[in-house]
Amino acid sequence: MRNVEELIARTDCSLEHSRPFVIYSEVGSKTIQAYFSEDNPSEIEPFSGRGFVFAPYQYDNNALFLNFDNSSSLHLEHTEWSQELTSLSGENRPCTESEMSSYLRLVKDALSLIKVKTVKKVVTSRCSSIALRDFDLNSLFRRLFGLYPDAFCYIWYHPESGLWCGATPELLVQTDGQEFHTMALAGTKPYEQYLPANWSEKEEEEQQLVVDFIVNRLQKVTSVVKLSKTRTHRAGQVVHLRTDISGMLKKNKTTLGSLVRTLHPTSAVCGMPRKLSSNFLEKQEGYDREYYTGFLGPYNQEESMGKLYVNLRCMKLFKDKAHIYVGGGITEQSDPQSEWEETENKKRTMLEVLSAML
Ligand SMILES: C=C(O[C@H]1C=CC=C(C(=O)O)[C@@H]1O)C(=O)O
Repeated sequence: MRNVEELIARTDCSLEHSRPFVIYSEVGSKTIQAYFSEDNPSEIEPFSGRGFVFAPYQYDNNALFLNFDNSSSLHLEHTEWSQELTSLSGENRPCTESEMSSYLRLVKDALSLIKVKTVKKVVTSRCSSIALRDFDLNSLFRRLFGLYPDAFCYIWYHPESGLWCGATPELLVQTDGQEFHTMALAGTKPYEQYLPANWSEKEEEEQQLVVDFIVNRLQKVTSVVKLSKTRTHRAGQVVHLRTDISGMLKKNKTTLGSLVRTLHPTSAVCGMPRKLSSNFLEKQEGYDREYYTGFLGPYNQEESMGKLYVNLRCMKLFKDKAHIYVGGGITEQSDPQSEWEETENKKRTMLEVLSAML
C-alpha cells in the first residue's frame, strides 16, 4: 500500500501541470482511489470505457470525463490517519448581513411563487465565499476522507472546472445495466447525538414530493420499482429523511446516459414541477451553481455499470478562498429564517474540512 505523501505529491504535480485527476472513496469504504490523467482531456468520448464523470447542474451533454484506462492510479487505505482527527466541533463562520438578507429575499420570492402558481417545491441555494489563510492540500485530504466515511467523498480537478471537493450523502443512480438503485433524500434537521429526529408534517411532505417525482420519472425506463421504508439518514452535522428506490430496467432500452437524463435534476435539487422551478431559479437565484447539484461518479461502459452521486455538501477551492454551496427545499410551510439556518448547518460539513486553513 502506498502512502499519503506519495498521493499528495502526485496531486500537487497534476495541479501544477493543469492535468485532470480524481480522488474518491465509496460510502463505507476504507479504500481511497486516485486516478491521474495522462490524456488530453478534450479527446474523451462521453461515458466511454472506464472513467469518472463530473457534470454541471445545467447538464446538456456538457459533462467532464476522466478516462481510467489512460490514467495512472493509486489506491490506499485510510485507517492510518483517521484516528488523528478531532470529532466534529460544529464550527461555523459568521455570514455578512447582505448574504443573509439576499437569501431570505430569495426564499420569500420562492414562497410567493408557490402561493400564486402550481409550484409545490423549489430548491433555493447560495454560494458562500470563505477566506483561507493557507491552502493546505494535506489537511484538506486527511480531513475530508477521515471525517465522512459514510458519504461519497471526492476531490476532483479539471482545467475547465477548477478544483472541487465534497462529501455527498445522495446517490443519483447506481446500475449494472439490469437493476438500478436510487434514493429520495430530503428534509433536514441538525444532528443531535442522543435524540431521535422528530420529523414534522412539513419535512415528510417535502420528502414525499421527491419520492413521487422519482417514481414518476422512472416509469418510462423501468419495469419494476420497489420502495424501502423511509428512515432517518445522518450526513455529518445534519440528518435527512431517506427512501431507497430500486428495481429493474426495461430491457435493452436504458443506458446510464438515458437514466441520468430521466432523473437529473431531481426535485431534491431543483423543484416540482421541474420546468417552472428551474425557470424561477435561473431568474432569481442570482449566481451560477456550476457543478453544485450536478452529478459525479465512476462508470464502466463495458459492464454497463455506473454509480453516480448528486454533488451536494461541496465546495470549489481557490488558493486563498473556498466557495461553499448550500441550499434547501422550500415548500408552502417553509419559514425563511429556519431555511437560512438549515443552509448554515449544511455549510458546516465543508467548514469542518477547511478548519486548519481558516
Ligand atoms: C440542496 C441540498 O440538499 C438537498 C438534499 C437533501 C435535503 C434537502 C433539503 O432538506 O432541503 C435538499 O433537497 C444541499 O445540501 O445543498
